[in-house]
Amino acid sequence: MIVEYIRYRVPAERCDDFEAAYARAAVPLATAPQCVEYELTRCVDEPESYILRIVWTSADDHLTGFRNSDNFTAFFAEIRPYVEQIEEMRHYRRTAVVGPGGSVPTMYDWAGGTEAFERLTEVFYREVLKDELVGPLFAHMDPDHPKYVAMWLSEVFGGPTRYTDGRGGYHHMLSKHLGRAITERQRRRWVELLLDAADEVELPHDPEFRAAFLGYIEWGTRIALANSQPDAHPIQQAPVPHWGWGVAPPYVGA
Ligand code: HEM
Repeated sequence: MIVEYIRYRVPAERCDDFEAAYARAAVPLATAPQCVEYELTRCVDEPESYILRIVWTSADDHLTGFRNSDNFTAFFAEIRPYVEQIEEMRHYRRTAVVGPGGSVPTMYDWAGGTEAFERLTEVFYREVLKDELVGPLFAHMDPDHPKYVAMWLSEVFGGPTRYTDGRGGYHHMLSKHLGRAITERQRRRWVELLLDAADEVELPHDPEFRAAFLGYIEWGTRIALANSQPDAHPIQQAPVPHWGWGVAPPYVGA
């Protein structure tokens, strides 16, 4: 991905028209497959200064794919009158310095931290062991297995990186699923029992938390099933995934 910044200085009497033109130009941008996202911002201190930020899938996609497309023709027709107003138009590469701020709690904190995930996995595996469909898979599990899975889930949802630091990370988790030949019925039962446990230990039940939580569980169990098949060739090394709120962050009131 590459980030393009275009800085404009627009005379005060043309600012309204400029913003209206960009609202129209945004329509072809929004449908361009080369465009990841875009944002036009206006300077508070100098209202004649604007910065347009466009994230492109790559510089080449922008310069060849987009520039030769009908979307560009429609986009440029709207903004052509303002080309003279451009002060800078360049591509910037992202650095490693990127991340969310603290305005939205992690799902880990929202759930209640390590203690909440430990309660969840304790109740969950208690029921798993009694279950005729999935129980046999766990017949020889380590008594600390629930704690390890709580460590994993805590890390996934933005908590401490204890599974990576002290339990072998992704590779170790993967090694435990290899060759288990998990069936779809077993996966489904695993999900059901986990959701029952989430209710029993009273994990937050707001729609935003539960939707994002289930999103990860669906994703993770489907990957576990695929990786457990005898003919699977999963990636051996990867970071522990991080899961966030997605499109619906928590409702924290007005
Ligand atoms: C989101 C989905 C899943 C997550 C996050 C997950 C997580 C884990 C983790 C972290 C371990 C290793 C624990 C350790 O450090 O020792 C593990 C082991 C295991 N998992 Fe999963 N798992 C998932 C889905 C499943 C499913 C769907 C099944 C089967 C229905 C399954 C069966 C097992 C088994 C049998 C082990 C080995 C237990 C033992 O040590 O005997 N997992 N899982």
